[in-house]
Amino acid sequence: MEKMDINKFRGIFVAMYSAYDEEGEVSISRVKELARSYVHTGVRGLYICGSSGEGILQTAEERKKVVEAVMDEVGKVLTVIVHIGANSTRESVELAIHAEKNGTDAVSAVPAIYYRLSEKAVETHWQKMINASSLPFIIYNIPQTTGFHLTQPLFMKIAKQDKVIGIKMSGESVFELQQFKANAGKEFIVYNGPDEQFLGGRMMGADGGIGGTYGVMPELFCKVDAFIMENKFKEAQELQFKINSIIKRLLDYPSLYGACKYILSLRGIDTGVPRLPLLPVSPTDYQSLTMLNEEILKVIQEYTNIKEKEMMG
Ligand SMILES: CC(=O)N[C@H](C=O)[C@@H](O)[C@H](O)[C@H](O)CO
Ligand SMILES: CC(=O)C(=O)O
Repeated sequence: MEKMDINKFRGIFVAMYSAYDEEGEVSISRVKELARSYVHTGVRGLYICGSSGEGILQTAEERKKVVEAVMDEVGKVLTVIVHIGANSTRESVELAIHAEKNGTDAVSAVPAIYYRLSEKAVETHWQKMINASSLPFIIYNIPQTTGFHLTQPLFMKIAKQDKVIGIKMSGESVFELQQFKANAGKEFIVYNGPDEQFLGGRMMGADGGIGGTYGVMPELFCKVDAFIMENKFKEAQELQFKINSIIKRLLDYPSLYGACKYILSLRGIDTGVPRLPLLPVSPTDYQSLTMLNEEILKVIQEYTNIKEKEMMG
């Protein structure tokens, strides 16, 4: 297989949240509504069933339902990357096959969780998923939650395959991020993971970003990205700092996703609360989140206006 055209994988990808009904069951209509809400925000695509999507808190059947709903709703207009990481290789393989059947653009996975795994075990785990379908594969490296430190040698061994087109680097070292880029070459996509340092990651070689806070402010990350491409680094920095003061506050709540999902509900997009053990926000948080939402919308408004003004002249 030749290296494929990877342009549809560049840019900004919303790590989409879960969407449940009032009973906590995956809601097809809410998944669809949430996916659709990102279509006109400027993002390139969605990363579904990942950390933000609570994939590992859901059964394989539920994850498949999410994939089917997203593909049905936005599969033709957005690039859809499906996280298939699970505890067992067998389940991940099953999800890879399902993702391919449903026409998704790529699959991606963290190393298996819970067990302390050797490099050889993680390599085997990923390789089985890579072999399971003809879809492109994106490594998901997030050492702070999985406890697995991906070394450059193992990375290179996996990344040299044509099917492996990228890595989502959620570790915080931009030096390591840059090493992934340097070791894999130009035609390999490196995604910045930590939203707080999106600009830093991009400056050190990331081609795009996948993030858990993009879901409440996708326009802002698209705008930082646009500033970078126009060499407007001062503007990019100013906006990243505004984003960071928002993220800092989001991280103060019982769970990041609970806070983000509540903010979406204030905008008329109901996705329920996160699944336990991820905590929902409590009623005492509603007021401050209402204010935070208004501030986010104000910043989005401010930067969308800039865009309009630029277009007019
Ligand atoms: C550790 C973690 O979950 N990282 C996410 C993705 O890689 C980020 O998108 C964070 O959710 C975000 O940067 C907020 O800290
Ligand atoms: C947070 C993130 O990027 C994910 O959902 O995997």
